[in-house]
Amino acid sequence: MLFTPQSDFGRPLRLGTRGSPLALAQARLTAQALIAAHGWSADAIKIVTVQTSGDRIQDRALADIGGKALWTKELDRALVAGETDLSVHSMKDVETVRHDIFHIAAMLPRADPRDKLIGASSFDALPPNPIVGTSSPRRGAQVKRLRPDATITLFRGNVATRLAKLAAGEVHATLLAAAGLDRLDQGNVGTIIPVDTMLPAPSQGAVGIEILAGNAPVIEAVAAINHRDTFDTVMMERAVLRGLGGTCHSPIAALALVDGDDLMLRAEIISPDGQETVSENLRLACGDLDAGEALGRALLDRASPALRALFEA
Ligand SMILES: NCc1[nH]cc(CCC(=O)O)c1CC(=O)O
Repeated sequence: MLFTPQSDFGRPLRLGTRGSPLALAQARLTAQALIAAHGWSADAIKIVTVQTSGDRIQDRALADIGGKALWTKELDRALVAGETDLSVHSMKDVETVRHDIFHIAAMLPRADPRDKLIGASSFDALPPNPIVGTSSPRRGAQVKRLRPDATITLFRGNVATRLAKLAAGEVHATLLAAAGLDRLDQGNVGTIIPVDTMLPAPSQGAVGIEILAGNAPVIEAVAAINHRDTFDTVMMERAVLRGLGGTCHSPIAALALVDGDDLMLRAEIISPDGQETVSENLRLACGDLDAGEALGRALLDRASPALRALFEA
């Protein structure tokens, strides 16, 4: 062969991504994986950056301005308009119920799903009445459970912005996903929080690739890089979310781990003041998403009316 095929499509595949440094790092990982799996040349994939409303609006909590769709809407539009062939997302930011024209074709190997505490070596080491910056209802509730004296303050922006706000002394501490820090080569920042202390968000640390459901050739090409265990565990965590009918207002944590042929699934919902936690632990068969949804519903059944109300639209 005198040439390397550029891609199997006679043209570069256009990969849509948000433009944040983390999103771009994840897009590059995806492009590299596809190129390696298929022996394509380096220019077989063209990265197309799309600004999302989530990137544009920085002064309000995501939950208050339209939820997770704000991370995907513009990328979805580009896919539908045929301007891109695939979208790369942090699975944590992808709505639980997607329109069926979109197909999650693959996930990359999951990074560390845990959260990190930045600004203090532990929750105990924080000063009295600490101010903790986060706009995640889950993290806020979990912090209040550990430190009822804490004040939670709205904290948005990309990883670098948040670290800058912390450095400027706006808060005593903040929380970030270890995955994002690792993928930005900032794995030295912060202290890992064990999952027993802070169960992560469903899908945290996972990168997924979405394609139009009708686009079989691209779906097939992308399926080649799917990481099976990540796909199975993240789909199970998303099933819990479906069962709960949660939104980004809802403090929900869930983590599934592969255990032989089964999954070990853990999930909890927490009241915003941290005073009420309802949790479940379950071993279940890998593809049994109905059992995952049932676990979500079981959590709600055991919750107080006030906590349950956070899950009603
Ligand atoms: N909501 C923002 C977001 N979406 C995905 C990540 C991190 C990477 C991941 O969890 O996959 C982050 C930042 C954070 O929570 O620290």
